[in-house]
Amino acid sequence: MTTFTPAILVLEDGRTFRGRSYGATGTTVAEIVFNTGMTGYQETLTDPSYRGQIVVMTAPHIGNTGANPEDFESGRVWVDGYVVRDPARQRSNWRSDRSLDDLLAEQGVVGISGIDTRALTRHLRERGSMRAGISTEVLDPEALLEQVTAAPSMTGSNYLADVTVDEAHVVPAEGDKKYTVVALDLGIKGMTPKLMAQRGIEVHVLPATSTLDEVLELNPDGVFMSNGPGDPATADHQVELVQGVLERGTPYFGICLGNQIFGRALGRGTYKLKYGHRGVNQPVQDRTTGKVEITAHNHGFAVDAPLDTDFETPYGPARVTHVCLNDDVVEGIALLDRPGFSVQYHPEAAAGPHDAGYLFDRFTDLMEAARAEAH
Ligand SMILES: NC(=O)CC[C@H](N)C(=O)O
Repeated sequence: MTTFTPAILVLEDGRTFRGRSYGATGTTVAEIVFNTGMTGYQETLTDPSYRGQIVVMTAPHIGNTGANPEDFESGRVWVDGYVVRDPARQRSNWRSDRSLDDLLAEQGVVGISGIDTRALTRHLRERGSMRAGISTEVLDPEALLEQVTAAPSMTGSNYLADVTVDEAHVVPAEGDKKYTVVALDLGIKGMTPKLMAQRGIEVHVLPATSTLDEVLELNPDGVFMSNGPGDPATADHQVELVQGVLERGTPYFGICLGNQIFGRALGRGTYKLKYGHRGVNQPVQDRTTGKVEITAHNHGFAVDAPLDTDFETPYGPARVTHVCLNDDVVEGIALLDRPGFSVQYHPEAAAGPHDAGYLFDRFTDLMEAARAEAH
């Protein structure tokens, strides 16, 4: 007879769910958020932007294709906890070398299964993201709640030191090298430099604490800042770095945290969304073309900028270029007279639809134009 290890999930507001241990045993406390992707659980788990978060999967059946090293977006699983309804009892895929349960256990990720993820998600949608704990050892909800309320909140958190590379490295261009880009690793996903390399970009991935001098030393055609975990309001060093880049007129492209940092560099604030956007089917309109694209998201914060008018910045006028059609959240901004733009969502689409791949071409177009102007 199979026996199960009991586990509990306790939310900051006291709501408690009982289930079974999934992955590692132990206790974890972090912000709880939900992801609506029906596919791509491995890419989600290995996205460094999820550092500091317990992720609830709304898709009821998780783990069907097991785990394989090829679908990792970084070197490890980063989520601080994992909540699923009904884990696959059997894995089925020729690339799979482990079950998802084994992968999570190996990586020390505490999870819980057998949870009514629909009720849990509705609760989080109504009350907003909050702190939560999962435990297989503290099974008294009151005792776990004490640990949950003692934990730091997501607002004001900075995890960049945990996720960034220790040493710079280069991802070579595929085919002829056309451009050099410095990509600041704030928790970069593997697909991002790959999509740049496919466009003839040699990508120099640098640690998050790199200085403007270290960036400029490489004489880049463009500077990129990646997605990453934590509260963008704490990324002061990176904001100053972007300001230095913009002053010199070097083309800039940012994704997600890199968008929030760009917004701050332009003088705008950021704020926390009630429950964020996490999934692979969010409708975003590119206002420069009017086209609607279906996109991958993972963000809990957003840039505060006006939708209806251009706004002034120290680098000339700027505009909101992309908007989420579900809730009018700013999903992209661009300078009008200088080469700089960014998006809040994930055009690298790992996992997710490829509708937004054109943004990497917009980046090469900017670098091409800047080069033509210099000659
Ligand atoms: N994926 C990201 O870059 C997320 C940025 C930021 N941590 C947020 O939650 O909004």
